[in-house]
Amino acid sequence: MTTQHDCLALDAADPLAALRGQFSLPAGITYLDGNSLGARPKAALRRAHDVLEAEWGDGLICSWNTAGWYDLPSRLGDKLAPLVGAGKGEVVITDSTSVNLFKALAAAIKLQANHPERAQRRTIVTERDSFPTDIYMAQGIIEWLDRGYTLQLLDSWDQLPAALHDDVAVVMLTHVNYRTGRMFDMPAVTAQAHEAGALMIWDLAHSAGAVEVDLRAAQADFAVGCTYKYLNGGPGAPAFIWVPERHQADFSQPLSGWWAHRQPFAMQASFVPAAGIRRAMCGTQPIASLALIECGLDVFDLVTMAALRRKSLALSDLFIALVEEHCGAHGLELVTPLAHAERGSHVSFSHRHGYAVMQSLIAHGVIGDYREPHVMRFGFTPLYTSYSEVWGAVQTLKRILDEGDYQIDAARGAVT
Ligand SMILES: Cc1ncc(COP(=O)(O)O)c(C=O)c1O
Ligand SMILES: Nc1c(O)cccc1C(=O)C[C@H](N)C(=O)O
Repeated sequence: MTTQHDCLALDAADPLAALRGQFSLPAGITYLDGNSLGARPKAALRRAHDVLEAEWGDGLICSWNTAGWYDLPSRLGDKLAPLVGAGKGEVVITDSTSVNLFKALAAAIKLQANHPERAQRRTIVTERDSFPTDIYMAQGIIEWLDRGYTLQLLDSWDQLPAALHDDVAVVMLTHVNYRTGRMFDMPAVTAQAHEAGALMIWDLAHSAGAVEVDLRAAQADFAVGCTYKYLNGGPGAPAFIWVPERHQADFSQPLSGWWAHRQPFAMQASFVPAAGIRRAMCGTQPIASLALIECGLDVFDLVTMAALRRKSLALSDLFIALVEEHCGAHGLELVTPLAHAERGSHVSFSHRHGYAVMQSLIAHGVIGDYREPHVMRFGFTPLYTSYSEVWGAVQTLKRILDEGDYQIDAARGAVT
Protein backbone atom coordinates (compact mmCIF):
# COMPACT_ATOMS: atom_id res chain seq x y z
CA MET A 1 0.00 0.00 0.00
CA THR A 2 1.48 3.35 -1.04
CA THR A 3 0.74 6.36 1.19
CA GLN A 4 0.81 10.09 0.53
CA HIS A 5 3.92 10.16 2.67
CA ASP A 6 5.58 7.64 0.32
CA CYS A 7 4.73 9.89 -2.66
CA LEU A 8 6.27 12.91 -0.95
CA ALA A 9 9.40 10.83 -0.30
CA LEU A 10 9.50 9.81 -3.97
CA ASP A 11 9.35 13.49 -4.96
CA ALA A 12 12.10 14.38 -2.53
CA ALA A 13 14.35 11.71 -4.08
CA ASP A 14 13.35 12.45 -7.70
CA PRO A 15 16.43 13.48 -9.73
CA LEU A 16 14.15 15.12 -12.33
CA ALA A 17 12.06 17.15 -9.90
CA ALA A 18 13.85 20.44 -10.65
CA LEU A 19 12.86 20.25 -14.34
CA ARG A 20 9.35 21.35 -13.45
CA GLY A 21 10.85 24.79 -12.93
CA GLN A 22 11.36 24.98 -16.70
CA PHE A 23 7.59 25.08 -17.23
CA SER A 24 4.81 27.50 -16.57
CA LEU A 25 1.89 25.66 -14.96
CA PRO A 26 -1.03 27.28 -13.17
CA ALA A 27 -1.11 26.85 -9.39
CA GLY A 28 -3.56 24.29 -8.10
CA ILE A 29 -3.79 22.37 -11.37
CA THR A 30 -2.58 18.81 -11.87
CA TYR A 31 -1.91 18.56 -15.57
CA LEU A 32 -2.23 15.02 -16.90
CA ASP A 33 -2.81 15.89 -20.55
CA GLY A 34 0.71 16.41 -21.92
CA ASN A 35 -0.19 13.58 -24.30
CA SER A 36 -2.54 16.03 -26.07
CA LEU A 37 -0.90 19.40 -25.51
CA GLY A 38 2.33 19.80 -23.59
CA ALA A 39 2.80 22.55 -21.00
CA ARG A 40 4.47 25.83 -21.94
CA PRO A 41 8.20 26.08 -21.35
CA LYS A 42 8.84 29.33 -19.50
CA ALA A 43 11.41 30.26 -22.12
CA ALA A 44 8.73 30.27 -24.85
CA LEU A 45 7.27 33.57 -23.70
CA ARG A 46 10.58 35.38 -24.11
CA ARG A 47 11.24 33.62 -27.39
CA ALA A 48 7.81 34.60 -28.75
CA HIS A 49 8.52 38.19 -27.77
CA ASP A 50 11.92 38.14 -29.50
CA VAL A 51 10.56 36.55 -32.67
CA LEU A 52 7.73 39.05 -32.91
CA GLU A 53 9.58 42.16 -31.83
CA ALA A 54 13.20 41.80 -32.89
CA GLU A 55 13.06 39.27 -35.72
CA TRP A 56 9.77 40.16 -37.35
CA GLY A 57 9.30 43.74 -36.09
CA ASP A 58 12.84 45.02 -36.57
CA GLY A 59 14.38 42.47 -38.93
CA LEU A 60 11.42 42.27 -41.30
CA ILE A 61 12.10 40.24 -44.44
CA CYS A 62 15.86 40.27 -43.74
CA SER A 63 15.26 37.80 -40.89
CA TRP A 64 14.88 34.93 -43.36
CA ASN A 65 18.65 35.26 -43.72
CA THR A 66 19.81 37.11 -40.64
CA ALA A 67 17.72 35.33 -37.96
CA GLY A 68 18.14 31.86 -39.43
CA TRP A 69 14.48 31.48 -40.38
CA TYR A 70 15.22 29.72 -43.65
CA ASP A 71 17.19 26.91 -42.01
CA LEU A 72 15.00 26.64 -38.92
CA PRO A 73 13.00 23.53 -40.02
CA SER A 74 16.14 21.45 -40.58
CA ARG A 75 18.16 22.95 -37.71
CA LEU A 76 15.36 22.06 -35.29
CA GLY A 77 15.00 18.70 -37.01
CA ASP A 78 18.63 17.97 -36.15
CA LYS A 79 17.94 18.95 -32.56
CA LEU A 80 14.95 16.60 -32.36
CA ALA A 81 16.71 13.73 -34.17
CA PRO A 82 18.54 12.16 -31.17
CA LEU A 83 15.24 11.84 -29.28
CA VAL A 84 13.99 9.35 -31.88
CA GLY A 85 17.25 7.69 -32.90
CA ALA A 86 17.54 9.60 -36.16
CA GLY A 87 20.72 10.88 -37.76
CA LYS A 88 21.75 14.42 -38.63
CA GLY A 89 20.10 15.65 -41.82
CA GLU A 90 17.31 13.06 -41.53
CA VAL A 91 14.56 15.03 -39.77
CA VAL A 92 12.76 18.20 -40.74
CA ILE A 93 10.12 20.00 -38.68
CA THR A 94 7.39 21.11 -41.01
CA ASP A 95 3.66 20.96 -41.74
CA SER A 96 1.29 18.81 -39.69
CA THR A 97 1.52 15.14 -38.77
CA SER A 98 -1.37 14.40 -41.14
CA VAL A 99 0.34 16.13 -44.06
CA ASN A 100 3.68 14.47 -43.30
CA LEU A 101 1.97 11.10 -43.19
CA PHE A 102 0.56 11.79 -46.63
CA LYS A 103 4.07 12.52 -47.93
CA ALA A 104 5.57 9.43 -46.27
CA LEU A 105 2.80 7.18 -47.59
CA ALA A 106 3.09 8.61 -51.08
CA ALA A 107 6.87 8.13 -51.03
CA ALA A 108 6.57 4.55 -49.74
CA ILE A 109 3.96 3.64 -52.35
CA LYS A 110 6.19 5.05 -55.07
CA LEU A 111 9.30 3.23 -53.80
CA GLN A 112 7.39 -0.05 -53.93
CA ALA A 113 5.87 0.73 -57.33
CA ASN A 114 9.40 1.25 -58.70
CA HIS A 115 10.69 -1.98 -57.17
CA PRO A 116 11.07 -4.76 -59.75
CA GLU A 117 9.51 -7.47 -57.56
CA ARG A 118 7.02 -5.41 -55.55
CA ALA A 119 5.43 -3.16 -58.15
CA GLN A 120 2.14 -5.07 -58.17
CA ARG A 121 1.55 -4.87 -54.42
CA ARG A 122 -1.64 -2.99 -53.62
CA THR A 123 -2.37 -3.36 -49.88
CA ILE A 124 -1.69 -0.84 -47.14
CA VAL A 125 -2.06 -2.22 -43.62
CA THR A 126 -2.89 -0.25 -40.51
CA GLU A 127 -4.98 -0.67 -37.34
CA ARG A 128 -8.70 0.13 -37.13
CA ASP A 129 -7.84 1.66 -33.75
CA SER A 130 -5.25 4.04 -35.26
CA PHE A 131 -5.76 7.72 -34.59
CA PRO A 132 -8.43 8.51 -37.23
CA THR A 133 -6.37 11.04 -39.18
CA ASP A 134 -3.92 8.26 -40.11
CA ILE A 135 -6.74 6.16 -41.55
CA TYR A 136 -8.29 9.16 -43.29
CA MET A 137 -4.99 10.17 -44.91
CA ALA A 138 -4.46 6.63 -46.19
CA GLN A 139 -8.03 6.50 -47.53
CA GLY A 140 -7.50 9.88 -49.16
CA ILE A 141 -4.34 8.88 -50.96
CA ILE A 142 -5.82 5.55 -52.09
CA GLU A 143 -8.90 7.24 -53.50
CA TRP A 144 -6.89 9.96 -55.19
CA LEU A 145 -4.41 7.49 -56.73
CA ASP A 146 -7.26 5.33 -58.04
CA ARG A 147 -4.89 2.48 -58.91
CA GLY A 148 -6.49 -0.39 -57.03
CA TYR A 149 -4.84 0.15 -53.64
CA THR A 150 -6.82 -1.04 -50.62
CA LEU A 151 -6.55 -0.34 -46.93
CA GLN A 152 -6.56 -3.35 -44.64
CA LEU A 153 -7.61 -2.45 -41.10
CA LEU A 154 -6.44 -4.78 -38.34
CA ASP A 155 -8.98 -5.32 -35.58
CA SER A 156 -6.29 -6.31 -33.14
CA TRP A 157 -2.53 -5.78 -33.13
CA ASP A 158 -1.85 -9.53 -33.00
CA GLN A 159 -3.48 -9.94 -36.43
CA LEU A 160 -0.43 -8.31 -38.01
CA PRO A 161 1.66 -11.43 -38.76
CA ALA A 162 -1.27 -13.08 -40.57
CA ALA A 163 -1.99 -9.86 -42.48
CA LEU A 164 1.52 -9.67 -43.92
CA HIS A 165 0.74 -11.44 -47.20
CA ASP A 166 2.62 -10.88 -50.43
CA ASP A 167 0.33 -8.08 -51.62
CA VAL A 168 1.26 -5.74 -48.76
CA ALA A 169 3.17 -2.69 -49.96
CA VAL A 170 3.20 -0.60 -46.79
CA VAL A 171 2.54 -1.10 -43.08
CA MET A 172 1.69 2.12 -41.24
CA LEU A 173 1.32 1.96 -37.48
CA THR A 174 1.25 4.26 -34.51
CA HIS A 175 3.99 3.23 -32.10
CA VAL A 176 1.99 4.15 -28.97
CA ASN A 177 -1.75 3.93 -29.48
CA TYR A 178 -3.55 7.20 -28.72
CA ARG A 179 -6.48 5.55 -26.96
CA THR A 180 -5.08 2.50 -25.18
CA GLY A 181 -1.49 3.64 -24.58
CA ARG A 182 -0.31 0.27 -25.91
CA MET A 183 3.16 0.31 -27.47
CA PHE A 184 4.41 -1.84 -30.32
CA ASP A 185 7.81 -3.52 -30.31
CA MET A 186 9.22 -1.30 -33.05
CA PRO A 187 12.27 -3.38 -34.07
CA ALA A 188 10.30 -6.66 -34.11
CA VAL A 189 7.34 -5.30 -36.07
CA THR A 190 9.58 -3.47 -38.54
CA ALA A 191 11.52 -6.71 -39.12
CA GLN A 192 8.28 -8.63 -39.70
CA ALA A 193 7.12 -6.05 -42.26
CA HIS A 194 10.46 -6.18 -44.04
CA GLU A 195 10.52 -9.98 -44.12
CA ALA A 196 7.18 -9.77 -45.91
CA GLY A 197 8.62 -7.26 -48.41
CA ALA A 198 6.64 -4.31 -47.05
CA LEU A 199 7.89 -0.85 -46.06
CA MET A 200 7.28 0.33 -42.51
CA ILE A 201 6.01 3.80 -41.53
CA TRP A 202 5.73 4.76 -37.84
CA ASP A 203 3.57 7.52 -36.37
CA LEU A 204 5.45 8.72 -33.28
CA ALA A 205 2.87 11.28 -32.09
CA HIS A 206 2.66 9.64 -28.65
CA SER A 207 6.29 8.49 -28.58
CA ALA A 208 8.58 11.43 -29.33
CA GLY A 209 9.81 12.76 -26.00
CA ALA A 210 7.72 10.14 -24.17
CA VAL A 211 9.48 6.80 -24.69
CA GLU A 212 12.87 5.71 -25.97
CA VAL A 213 12.80 5.35 -29.76
CA ASP A 214 15.62 4.21 -32.02
CA LEU A 215 14.42 4.48 -35.61
CA ARG A 216 17.82 3.74 -37.10
CA ALA A 217 18.40 0.64 -34.99
CA ALA A 218 14.93 -0.60 -35.93
CA GLN A 219 15.73 0.09 -39.61
CA ALA A 220 12.31 1.66 -40.07
CA ASP A 221 11.57 3.28 -43.42
CA PHE A 222 9.79 6.53 -42.54
CA ALA A 223 8.38 8.20 -39.46
CA VAL A 224 6.28 11.21 -38.57
CA GLY A 225 5.19 12.74 -35.29
CA CYS A 226 4.06 15.88 -33.58
CA THR A 227 5.87 18.40 -31.43
CA TYR A 228 2.92 19.79 -29.47
CA LYS A 229 2.53 16.84 -27.10
CA TYR A 230 5.50 15.52 -25.09
CA LEU A 231 7.94 17.85 -26.86
CA ASN A 232 6.03 20.89 -25.54
CA GLY A 233 6.26 22.84 -28.80
CA GLY A 234 2.93 24.71 -28.42
CA PRO A 235 -0.61 24.35 -29.76
CA GLY A 236 -0.63 23.40 -33.43
CA ALA A 237 3.19 23.57 -33.64
CA PRO A 238 4.55 22.02 -36.85
CA ALA A 239 5.22 18.29 -36.90
CA PHE A 240 8.26 16.31 -38.02
CA ILE A 241 9.09 13.81 -40.70
CA TRP A 242 12.02 11.39 -40.69
CA VAL A 243 13.50 10.15 -43.94
CA PRO A 244 16.60 8.01 -43.35
CA GLU A 245 19.62 8.79 -45.41
CA ARG A 246 19.30 5.47 -47.24
CA HIS A 247 15.90 6.48 -48.69
CA GLN A 248 16.57 10.16 -49.34
CA ALA A 249 17.73 9.95 -52.93
CA ASP A 250 14.56 8.02 -53.86
CA PHE A 251 12.19 9.94 -51.62
CA SER A 252 9.61 11.49 -53.86
CA GLN A 253 6.42 13.12 -52.55
CA PRO A 254 3.69 14.88 -54.51
CA LEU A 255 3.43 18.04 -52.37
CA SER A 256 6.37 19.39 -54.27
CA GLY A 257 6.24 23.00 -53.20
CA TRP A 258 9.06 25.43 -53.70
CA TRP A 259 10.59 24.85 -50.26
CA ALA A 260 11.37 21.30 -51.38
CA HIS A 261 13.10 22.60 -54.51
CA ARG A 262 16.88 22.36 -54.87
CA GLN A 263 17.09 26.13 -55.47
CA PRO A 264 13.87 27.79 -54.35
CA PHE A 265 15.07 31.24 -55.28
CA ALA A 266 16.24 30.23 -58.75
CA MET A 267 12.54 30.54 -59.62
CA GLN A 268 12.72 27.84 -62.26
CA ALA A 269 9.63 26.59 -64.04
CA SER A 270 10.32 22.93 -63.30
CA PHE A 271 10.65 21.10 -60.00
CA VAL A 272 14.01 19.64 -59.02
CA PRO A 273 13.96 18.20 -55.49
CA ALA A 274 16.48 19.32 -52.89
CA ALA A 275 19.26 16.81 -52.34
CA GLY A 276 18.56 16.00 -48.69
CA ILE A 277 15.76 16.12 -46.13
CA ARG A 278 14.45 19.46 -47.43
CA ARG A 279 12.71 17.56 -50.23
CA ALA A 280 10.22 16.46 -47.58
CA MET A 281 9.01 20.04 -47.16
CA CYS A 282 6.35 21.89 -49.12
CA GLY A 283 5.90 25.65 -48.69
CA THR A 284 6.69 28.55 -46.34
CA GLN A 285 6.83 27.59 -42.68
CA PRO A 286 4.98 29.22 -39.74
CA ILE A 287 8.09 30.77 -38.20
CA ALA A 288 6.51 32.19 -35.03
CA SER A 289 5.18 28.76 -34.06
CA LEU A 290 8.23 26.88 -35.32
CA ALA A 291 10.60 29.04 -33.28
CA LEU A 292 8.86 28.13 -30.01
CA ILE A 293 9.54 24.43 -30.54
CA GLU A 294 13.18 25.08 -29.76
CA CYS A 295 12.26 26.03 -26.18
CA GLY A 296 10.62 22.64 -25.71
CA LEU A 297 13.55 20.81 -27.29
CA ASP A 298 16.09 22.69 -25.16
CA VAL A 299 14.65 21.13 -22.01
CA PHE A 300 15.62 17.68 -23.33
CA ASP A 301 19.28 18.76 -23.23
CA LEU A 302 18.99 18.63 -19.44
CA VAL A 303 17.92 15.00 -19.20
CA THR A 304 18.22 11.61 -20.92
CA MET A 305 15.33 9.72 -22.47
CA ALA A 306 16.30 6.73 -20.30
CA ALA A 307 15.79 8.78 -17.12
CA LEU A 308 12.50 10.18 -18.41
CA ARG A 309 11.26 6.71 -19.28
CA ARG A 310 12.15 5.40 -15.82
CA LYS A 311 10.14 8.14 -14.16
CA SER A 312 7.28 7.86 -16.65
CA LEU A 313 6.86 4.17 -15.84
CA ALA A 314 7.14 4.83 -12.11
CA LEU A 315 4.41 7.50 -12.37
CA SER A 316 2.08 5.34 -14.43
CA ASP A 317 2.70 2.26 -12.25
CA LEU A 318 1.86 4.38 -9.20
CA PHE A 319 -1.29 5.75 -10.83
CA ILE A 320 -2.55 2.30 -11.85
CA ALA A 321 -1.88 0.84 -8.39
CA LEU A 322 -3.54 3.75 -6.57
CA VAL A 323 -6.61 3.78 -8.84
CA GLU A 324 -7.07 0.06 -8.34
CA GLU A 325 -6.62 0.38 -4.59
CA HIS A 326 -8.76 3.49 -3.99
CA CYS A 327 -11.30 3.44 -6.81
CA GLY A 328 -11.56 -0.31 -7.45
CA ALA A 329 -15.23 -0.52 -6.50
CA HIS A 330 -16.38 1.87 -9.21
CA GLY A 331 -16.36 -0.13 -12.44
CA LEU A 332 -13.18 1.34 -13.89
CA GLU A 333 -11.46 -0.90 -16.40
CA LEU A 334 -7.76 -0.57 -17.17
CA VAL A 335 -7.32 -0.33 -20.94
CA THR A 336 -3.53 0.11 -20.94
CA PRO A 337 -1.18 -2.89 -20.79
CA LEU A 338 0.56 -3.53 -17.49
CA ALA A 339 3.76 -4.83 -19.11
CA HIS A 340 6.30 -2.02 -19.28
CA ALA A 341 7.50 -3.05 -22.72
CA GLU A 342 3.93 -2.59 -24.03
CA ARG A 343 3.09 0.72 -22.35
CA GLY A 344 3.66 4.28 -23.54
CA SER A 345 3.42 7.32 -21.26
CA HIS A 346 -0.32 7.58 -20.76
CA VAL A 347 -2.80 5.39 -18.94
CA SER A 348 -6.43 4.88 -19.92
CA PHE A 349 -9.30 3.65 -17.84
CA SER A 350 -12.75 3.12 -19.25
CA HIS A 351 -15.86 3.95 -17.24
CA ARG A 352 -19.41 4.02 -18.52
CA HIS A 353 -19.67 7.68 -17.55
CA GLY A 354 -16.09 8.46 -18.54
CA TYR A 355 -16.86 11.79 -20.18
CA ALA A 356 -18.83 13.10 -17.21
CA VAL A 357 -16.24 11.89 -14.70
CA MET A 358 -13.45 13.56 -16.69
CA GLN A 359 -15.38 16.84 -16.80
CA SER A 360 -15.76 16.69 -13.04
CA LEU A 361 -12.04 15.94 -12.62
CA ILE A 362 -11.21 18.96 -14.77
CA ALA A 363 -13.59 21.13 -12.76
CA HIS A 364 -11.68 20.03 -9.66
CA GLY A 365 -8.26 20.86 -11.10
CA VAL A 366 -7.15 17.49 -12.51
CA ILE A 367 -6.85 17.81 -16.27
CA GLY A 368 -6.91 14.69 -18.40
CA ASP A 369 -9.04 14.02 -21.46
CA TYR A 370 -11.63 11.71 -22.90
CA ARG A 371 -11.76 9.54 -26.01
CA GLU A 372 -14.66 7.53 -27.35
CA PRO A 373 -15.85 5.07 -26.28
CA HIS A 374 -15.84 5.66 -22.50
CA VAL A 375 -12.06 6.16 -22.19
CA MET A 376 -10.50 8.56 -19.68
CA ARG A 377 -6.86 9.28 -20.56
CA PHE A 378 -4.20 10.38 -18.12
CA GLY A 379 -0.85 11.44 -19.54
CA PHE A 380 2.34 11.29 -17.47
CA THR A 381 4.99 13.77 -18.39
CA PRO A 382 7.99 13.19 -16.13
CA LEU A 383 9.41 16.62 -16.96
CA TYR A 384 6.75 18.29 -14.87
CA THR A 385 4.54 15.73 -13.11
CA SER A 386 5.23 14.77 -9.49
CA TYR A 387 4.39 11.63 -7.53
CA SER A 388 2.31 13.63 -5.05
CA GLU A 389 0.27 15.04 -7.92
CA VAL A 390 -0.52 11.47 -8.93
CA TRP A 391 -1.59 10.80 -5.35
CA GLY A 392 -3.78 13.93 -5.31
CA ALA A 393 -5.33 13.12 -8.70
CA VAL A 394 -6.38 9.66 -7.52
CA GLN A 395 -7.86 11.09 -4.31
CA THR A 396 -9.89 13.56 -6.38
CA LEU A 397 -11.05 10.75 -8.66
CA LYS A 398 -11.98 8.64 -5.63
CA ARG A 399 -14.04 11.43 -4.09
CA ILE A 400 -15.86 12.11 -7.37
CA LEU A 401 -16.70 8.44 -7.81
CA ASP A 402 -17.60 7.83 -4.16
CA GLU A 403 -19.94 10.82 -4.12
CA GLY A 404 -21.24 10.41 -7.68
CA ASP A 405 -20.14 14.03 -8.17
CA TYR A 406 -20.50 14.14 -11.96
CA GLN A 407 -23.22 15.13 -14.39
CA ILE A 408 -24.13 12.27 -16.71
CA ASP A 409 -25.74 14.63 -19.22
CA ALA A 410 -22.83 17.14 -19.19
CA ALA A 411 -22.85 19.17 -22.41
CA ARG A 412 -19.91 18.28 -24.66
CA GLY A 413 -17.35 20.78 -25.87
CA ALA A 414 -16.07 20.52 -29.45
CA VAL A 415 -12.80 19.13 -28.06
CA THR A 416 -13.11 16.31 -25.52
C1 LIG B 1 -1.30 9.23 -33.50
C2 LIG B 1 -1.65 10.61 -33.96
N1 LIG B 1 -1.38 10.99 -35.22
C3 LIG B 1 -1.68 12.22 -35.66
C4 LIG B 1 -2.29 13.13 -34.83
C5 LIG B 1 -2.71 14.50 -35.28
O1 LIG B 1 -2.22 14.96 -36.42
P1 LIG B 1 -2.32 16.50 -36.78
O2 LIG B 1 -1.30 17.20 -35.97
O3 LIG B 1 -2.10 16.52 -38.21
O4 LIG B 1 -3.69 16.99 -36.37
C6 LIG B 1 -2.58 12.79 -33.51
C7 LIG B 1 -3.21 13.73 -32.56
O5 LIG B 1 -3.74 14.76 -32.83
C8 LIG B 1 -2.26 11.50 -33.08
O6 LIG B 1 -2.54 11.12 -31.84
N1 LIG C 1 -4.26 17.78 -32.00
C1 LIG C 1 -5.27 18.05 -31.16
C2 LIG C 1 -6.13 19.12 -31.40
O1 LIG C 1 -5.96 19.82 -32.54
C3 LIG C 1 -7.15 19.42 -30.49
C4 LIG C 1 -7.28 18.65 -29.35
C5 LIG C 1 -6.49 17.56 -29.11
C6 LIG C 1 -5.51 17.25 -30.03
C7 LIG C 1 -4.70 16.06 -29.87
O2 LIG C 1 -3.52 16.12 -30.03
C8 LIG C 1 -5.38 14.81 -29.64
C9 LIG C 1 -4.44 13.66 -29.61
N2 LIG C 1 -3.72 13.43 -30.84
C10 LIG C 1 -5.09 12.39 -29.22
O3 LIG C 1 -4.36 11.45 -29.02
O4 LIG C 1 -6.30 12.30 -29.07
